[in-house]
Amino acid sequence: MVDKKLAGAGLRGQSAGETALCTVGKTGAGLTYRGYDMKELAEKAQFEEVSYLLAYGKLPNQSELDAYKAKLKNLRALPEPLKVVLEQIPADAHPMDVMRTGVSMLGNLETENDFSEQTDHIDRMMAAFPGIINYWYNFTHNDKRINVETDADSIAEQFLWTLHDKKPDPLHVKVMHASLILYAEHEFNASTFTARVCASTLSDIHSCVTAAIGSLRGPLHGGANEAAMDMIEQWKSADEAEEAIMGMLARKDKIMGFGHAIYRESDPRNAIIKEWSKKLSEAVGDTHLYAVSERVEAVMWREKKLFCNADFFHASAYHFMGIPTKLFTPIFVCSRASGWTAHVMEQRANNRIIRPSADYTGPESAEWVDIKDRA
Ligand SMILES: CC(=O)SCCNC(=O)CCNC(=O)[C@H](O)C(C)(C)COP(=O)(O)OP(=O)(O)OC[C@H]1O[C@@H](n2cnc3c(N)ncnc32)[C@H](O)[C@@H]1OP(=O)(O)O
Ligand SMILES: O=C([O-])CC(=O)C(=O)O
Repeated sequence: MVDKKLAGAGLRGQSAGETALCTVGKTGAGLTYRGYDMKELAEKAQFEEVSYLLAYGKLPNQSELDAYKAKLKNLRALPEPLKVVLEQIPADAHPMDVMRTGVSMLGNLETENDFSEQTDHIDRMMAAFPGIINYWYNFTHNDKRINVETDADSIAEQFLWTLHDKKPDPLHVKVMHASLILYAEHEFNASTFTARVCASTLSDIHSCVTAAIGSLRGPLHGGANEAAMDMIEQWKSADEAEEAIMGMLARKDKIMGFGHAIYRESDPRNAIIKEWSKKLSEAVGDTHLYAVSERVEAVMWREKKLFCNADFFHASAYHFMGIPTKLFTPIFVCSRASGWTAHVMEQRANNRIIRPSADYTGPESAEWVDIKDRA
């Protein structure tokens, strides 16, 4: 096996373009969306204020917010052919594949024919995503064709309502708003960069989002929240968790939900979702999962100076809200689609096809050998 080169690999540390949407780990600023501190947004805003900010460039005033939410509410219905497709997808499919197919099918039915239509298609996707995943989930897991045209006031409430097919607990809705805000935007992360590369070929908005979903699915990116849950739910106490983590570190296993490509000492989103996880743990009378998570956090810092990223405490928080583990990463899609699509618009507004160069490492030249003479 070739020794893995870390320095410079993965385009780390290289600027790949400009953005006015987000700063990640900027000295003195931290994580900001269009200049607004993510912490303040997560504490004070509804997710729709943030998705509006990303899409339309400013925080909405009250009447703009009301109109935006009313528009999204009217865009929740799923076209019949999309429901037919969702019903064909097997119950054991990965929900991220369902999301990918869902948005791709939507693009066939409601094609973006001109970039002047982009914000309408973006609003439509933001409105439809919770219904897409939860229509499929309820059809295949609970034998139910749910009504996705609910009275939910927000995307946060719509996700929980369509999942459980009833009006959700207001505390859970509040946590979902914060969670969707935390996940909304993160500069040139892998899935956003994928969306921008696709956009740079002047492709359509559904293709950009479909491509981004494929990138987010991987366990090194969005898929880490599910992987973290699969890991922590095995342990019944903090001591058991510590022993297991020590073993995993000795075997050089990767611990999901830890580390980051840009942050070096902490991920500012962690403290916020951790606090919500604690509150939810108390609300549901959790006996060990929060304690297990806290111990894993402490051991990882003590042993490796690795910190929780946004995904780690999302695992327990979502679990406490009764969300099945396999739906964790699709929630990330419901949120990050706001960031992806804002980047697509930004790319389109000042486009040049993204096409970097590569350092060639293959043979200098190779001589043709007839097929009958090849080893
Ligand atoms: C919302 C998000 O997408 S946040 C990221 C979610 N992903 C995860 O939680 C997956 C686990 N974490 C990781 O795999 C990595 O930390 C990444 C992918 C997030 C960042 O990767 P890099 O930029 O290469 O990280 P970095 O340079 O800090 O680390 C290099 C080395 O540190 C060690 N390391 C980093 N993270 C971890 C971890 N979670 N567990 C164990 N070792 C780790 C490894 O030795 C790694 O080298 P390797 O990839 O060859 O095994
Ligand atoms: O920025 C990254 O590389 C990954 C991440 O945290 C995100 O996309 O939210």
